[in-house]
Amino acid sequence: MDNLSQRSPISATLTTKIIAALAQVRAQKPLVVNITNYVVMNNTANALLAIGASPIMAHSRQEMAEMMQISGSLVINIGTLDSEWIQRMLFAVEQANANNKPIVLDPVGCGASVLRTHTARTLAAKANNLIIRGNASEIIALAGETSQTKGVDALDSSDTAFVAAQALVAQYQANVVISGDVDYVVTASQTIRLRNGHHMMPYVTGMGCSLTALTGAFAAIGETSGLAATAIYAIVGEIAAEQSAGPATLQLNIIDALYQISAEQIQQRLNMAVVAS
Ligand SMILES: Nc1ncnc2c1ncn2[C@@H]1O[C@H](COP(=O)(O)OP(=O)(O)O)[C@@H](O)[C@H]1O
Ligand SMILES: Cc1ncsc1CCOP(=O)(O)O
Ligand SMILES: [Mg+2]
Repeated sequence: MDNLSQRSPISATLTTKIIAALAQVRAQKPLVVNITNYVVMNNTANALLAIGASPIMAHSRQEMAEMMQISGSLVINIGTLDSEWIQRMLFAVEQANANNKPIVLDPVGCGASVLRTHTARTLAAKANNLIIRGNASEIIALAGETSQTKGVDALDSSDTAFVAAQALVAQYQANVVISGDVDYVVTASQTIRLRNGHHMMPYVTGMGCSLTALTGAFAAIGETSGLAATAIYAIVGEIAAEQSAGPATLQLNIIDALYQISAEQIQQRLNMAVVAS
């Protein structure tokens, strides 16, 4: 366990970077363009606002070229995809590439249907500057291994998705976040394990989608590893859950905790280890 008193020099440096990234998001308020699913639009917009970013949910081809000129990043979430939305997502990725904007992909339900798996892979292959954030079952399925998904929720543990995440890093030159009981941030140079969060979080829909959107906020200020968003969101979930009687209050308390999260809370709660470099 990596607590405050025993933090290694490398963990201390990463902690400082996470805190600095949060300050930068709050100062810069980057615009994050989201093509996301019908279930979570309101919640993810509120999560982005609470951390200090500026969200817009936009999906029309007619405005996407303009959006990608002014945005800091593009978030693509395939949660309620259909043939029309897929074309819009592909076009948005083209526009993000043309403007050198980072793209965060949430392969919601990857593995649950051929449509989801194929679409997620097509989008990943097209994106130049890519971060993939998914739960363990989605990451395993995206990499072409056999996952145990039954829909949007994971049935695999984060540890079992680790090799798949490394394969995705190599295949798409992407950074990959596996979320779950334990979170992993996997890049070409480093793998970081985070043991924060709360077991009540999977009882609220859209928890992963909010993490993906926040990853977009941090990518917009240049933190493209996925680490700052993953660490901060899990700590926020932990703090919020301690004040919540159940999933309904947790959903609301997470927005408040995102707004209030401080450098001191990050220092005190971050449970992080570099497991490979
Ligand atoms: N069992 C758990 N214990 C602690 N935190 C969890 C647990 N499951 C999920 N989380 C947290 O919930 C957030 C969303 O992750 P996850 O549930 O894996 O995404 P998704 O909603 O896409 O399936 C992450 O911050 C993760 O750390
Ligand atoms: C329930 C559901 N169905 C399609 S998208 C969606 C939301 C999934 O959100 P998350 O992956 O963050 O739990
Ligand atoms: Mg999800």
